[in-house]
Amino acid sequence: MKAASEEMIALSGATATIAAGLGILVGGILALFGQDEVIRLHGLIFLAASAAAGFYVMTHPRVGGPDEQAHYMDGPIKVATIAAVIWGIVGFLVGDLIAWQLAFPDLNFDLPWTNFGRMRPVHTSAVIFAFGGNALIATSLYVVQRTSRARIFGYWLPWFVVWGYQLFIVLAASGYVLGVTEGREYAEPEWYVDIWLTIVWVAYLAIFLGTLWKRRESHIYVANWFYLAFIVTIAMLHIVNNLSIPVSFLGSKSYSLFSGVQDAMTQWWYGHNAVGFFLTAGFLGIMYYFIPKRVERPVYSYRLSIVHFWSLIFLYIWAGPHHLHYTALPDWAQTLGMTFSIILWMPSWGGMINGLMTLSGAWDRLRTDPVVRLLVVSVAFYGMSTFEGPLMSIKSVNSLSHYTDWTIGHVHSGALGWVGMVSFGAIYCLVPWLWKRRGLYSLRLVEWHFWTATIGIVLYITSMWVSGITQGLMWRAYDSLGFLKYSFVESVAVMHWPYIIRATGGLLFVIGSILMAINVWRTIRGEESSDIAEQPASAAAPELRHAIAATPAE
Ligand code: HEM
Ligand code: HEM
Ligand SMILES: [Cu+2]
Repeated sequence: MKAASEEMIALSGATATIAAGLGILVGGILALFGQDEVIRLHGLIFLAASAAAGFYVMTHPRVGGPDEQAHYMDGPIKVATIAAVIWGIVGFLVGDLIAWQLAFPDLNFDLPWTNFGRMRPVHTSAVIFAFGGNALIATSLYVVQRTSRARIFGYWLPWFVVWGYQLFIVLAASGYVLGVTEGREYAEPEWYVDIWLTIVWVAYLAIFLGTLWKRRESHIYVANWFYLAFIVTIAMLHIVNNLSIPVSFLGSKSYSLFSGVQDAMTQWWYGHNAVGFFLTAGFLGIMYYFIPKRVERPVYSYRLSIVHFWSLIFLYIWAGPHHLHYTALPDWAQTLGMTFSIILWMPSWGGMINGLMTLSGAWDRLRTDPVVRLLVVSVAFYGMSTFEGPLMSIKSVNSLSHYTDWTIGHVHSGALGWVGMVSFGAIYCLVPWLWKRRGLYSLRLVEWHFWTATIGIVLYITSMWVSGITQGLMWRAYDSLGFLKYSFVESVAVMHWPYIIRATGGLLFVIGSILMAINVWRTIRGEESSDIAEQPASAAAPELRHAIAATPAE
């Protein structure tokens, strides 16, 4: 048994070294022979990262040895958790920058690198993929180990997933700043960065499935189903949406395989399901583990969680056309998208009820534990945005809301309220567990984070409702002779104050996230304030407790 494991470690080290060598080769070729500056720079970054990885692997041959095998593998999870906190602040800051830019265009600084057009994808990728993605990688790898009672599959592979993903983020963001983009929303990176993400993602799928395969718990806890749906579907969406032909194998530019309305449909099949499976299914995995764990209650209804899962994944995949109402897309497809979106309201609210009702018998926690409050408010925002979404998918409503800030408000009630808050809650739970601390450095800081973030979100969403509906109404106002009543620029002028309010709300949200970073940092360093937040007993030793998975409510 021991010998076999030694062999596996040696094999894994050899494979990792060869992979790093290949990385150095590919990076070197791009750096030397690349046809444009950006791909040469990216080649250089790739080379440096591969060399660093190779060096580390060769100087640490004992990583993953038998003594480590007896424990869960938390190193890569720690890296992803810290990455989520850091990238979160970057992404929120850039979001707030572009928010101020919309109110004060001078803030574009008249430079190509800092203008709105380049900063916007930096924001969306940083918050969705860098902040959200790292939160999902960290929590999924934590949850799958604990609920399977198995160490993560692989020796170096989990490290590759986490660091390879950070490399993807650096390549993507630096590309946007330097003007390299495919122009596909939420999938802007060019072809070679897409290929890199595909490799990392397949490795992620492998370690997740491998861990489930090794599990010593016959039951697969529902959170893992949501994580698995997220990983598998994102792989499928990413590959199909990014099918493209590079102009040259040594240049950054490529063209999509699709064109016209097929291209639009592919993009929004991707974009919509990125919302459904990245921003929803994955974070539902967080909800189904961290809420029960934190309040020490079983999931309200295990049966409901199964219905929630299957209906959600079946319905989401069809709803993409609600992004293409009144376009060249055939009418029947638009109506199909609308219909599925409306039906989607039901499972979404089923899931919300399941999350909220898990607090039955523990409602007092809302008063005493701000981490629980973050988690519960996130579920409330999940309910709100999944009510608003079906409403906006109705064609007549969409004819008012589309192109306006109402959409932006909807996006951020989901993004700040649901994705942001549930991730904050999970990070506050994870940090003391991972670093084996008695509790969070300060509960009062969490309280402050909760209120700054909540007030920030409310300012953001309400200002966008006002400006969005105003825009929509101004654009469709006619005078008695049938002429448009307002010119476009008049509607822009009206947006000024809502934009200032939105950016102020964003600033509060940023401040909250900085408070979180301070709290996390001090917790990791082992500092304890007078109001240290002690973890519930079961959370302090989460290893072998399966009360949640093993005791469905019914
Ligand atoms: C401090 C917090 C944030 C601020 C101030 C902010 C601000 C902005 C602004 C100004 C835009 C551009 C709107 C436009 O083009 O009119 C935007 C777009 C977007 N943001 Fe944020 N954002 C924040 C946080 C987040 C978070 C946490 C997420 C996701 C988890 C997110 C996801 C998005 C998405 C998906 C878009 C594109 C929306 C669309 O195209 O319809 N944002 N954000
Ligand atoms: C039942 C659930 C939902 C439905 C039916 C739904 C429906 C919609 C509709 C109709 C639009 C406007 C399309 C347009 O006019 O262009 C939209 C936009 C959007 N929604 Fe949702 N939504 C739902 C939940 C969510 C959640 C929970 C989030 C975030 C976590 C979210 C994120 C977005 C984003 C990012 C966009 C903007 C896409 C873009 O134009 O760039 N949605 N959604
Ligand atoms: Cu959608």
